Amino acid sequence: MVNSMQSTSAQQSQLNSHYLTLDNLIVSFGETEVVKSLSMQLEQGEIGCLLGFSGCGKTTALRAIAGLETPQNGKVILNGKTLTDINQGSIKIQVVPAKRDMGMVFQDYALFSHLTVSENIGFGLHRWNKADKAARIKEMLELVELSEHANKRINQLSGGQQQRIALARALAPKPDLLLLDEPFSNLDMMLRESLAAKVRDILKRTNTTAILVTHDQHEAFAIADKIGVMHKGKLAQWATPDELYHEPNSPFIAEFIGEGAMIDGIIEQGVIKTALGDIKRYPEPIHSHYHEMDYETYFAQGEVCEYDFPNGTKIKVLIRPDDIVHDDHSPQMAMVVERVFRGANFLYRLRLENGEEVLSLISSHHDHPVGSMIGFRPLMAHVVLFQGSELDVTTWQRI
Ligand SMILES: Nc1ncnc2c1ncn2[C@@H]1O[C@H](COP(=O)(O)OP(=O)(O)OP(=O)(O)O)[C@@H](O)[C@H]1O
Repeated sequence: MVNSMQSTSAQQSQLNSHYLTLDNLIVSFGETEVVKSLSMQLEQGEIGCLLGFSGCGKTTALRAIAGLETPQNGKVILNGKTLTDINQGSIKIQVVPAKRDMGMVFQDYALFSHLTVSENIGFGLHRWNKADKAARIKEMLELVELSEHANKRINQLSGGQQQRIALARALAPKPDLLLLDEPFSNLDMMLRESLAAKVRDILKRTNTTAILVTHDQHEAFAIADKIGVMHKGKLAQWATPDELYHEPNSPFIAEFIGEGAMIDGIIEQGVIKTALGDIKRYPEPIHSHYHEMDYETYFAQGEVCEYDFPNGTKIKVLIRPDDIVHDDHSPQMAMVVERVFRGANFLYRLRLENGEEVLSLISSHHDHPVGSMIGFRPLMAHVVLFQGSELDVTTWQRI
């Protein structure tokens, strides 16, 4: 009895040790479970993102965090306060949305068109005294760089400016958590990327903890410290952008995030034999010294450890475009099959000797026509393997 009480309080203090914890959140509409056992944590000042195809349950998850949906199960703990505690339909705690100290920015901004910019920003500050309210509005206008528009009506502003006003209004009451639901989807592509970077900068400067929902991975990568890829209601992986790209935990994530190609390999004597040559496994680099060294120096050290697969295991290896480096002096050659202009770079599709194809990102100073042979070297800092025979059934093997 004592033991089980001890373990319960240990579990509770574990949940409380993060700034935001979602624990086993389940949201259903009728018989359909739309959010399935969602668990994740964020620390204060971190920006999280739920990323996924339309209909995967991201907005529903966000609404459950805001208290706008009542989950069937799970906990939401923010800044030491339990906001939701529901055990299989039995509600212990469900704090109403207005008492959650959260700000929200929606897709359509939901600004009040009959109010001025300043009045919109001050809308949530009704309990503040007049002087503090005016000072906070001024501060927010400066933060989003729209001070000169303070007295304008909302419809006199561009879409991007309206988006920043919506952000200023949500940040003004100093929320414990900011929720952003597809905040850039009404803007054109160019504006989206620059605004995403600006919003990240504003959130970081104000040490705001935030969760963004989007279907756009460029947006997710531009803003978030941690990204949760949702697939059919489940969190498929919760990781930093770098980990998602270089260490996807399933073929689904590998395909969903970024670009790449899978090539065949077979384990022999602890290394993977592929059409790119032998791929060796290097020890995890110690962060600081790894950054001081370029890839080549690091790989030239030659410390190799073996893959934990028996000889003969068939493997698929994920090759990213930045793993294949163009080098005119390399003896390894491939044929250019296709190339796409990306401004600073070309994305080349290269055919290897055995017919397999890989992608390579090459500076657009190098102009190699389709059909020509070019030299390259594989330089992989992270090798992602999926056991070949089981690839189609979403099993994978991490090194
Ligand atoms: N109030 C509701 N009643 C019944 N079903 C709902 C309700 N809200 C959402 N759903 C369903 O739940 C599923 C997930 O919806 P949700 O809006 O969370 O997905 P999403 O990933 O945010 O997609 P989108 O990007 O298109 O908004 C969808 O199949 C949707 O039709």
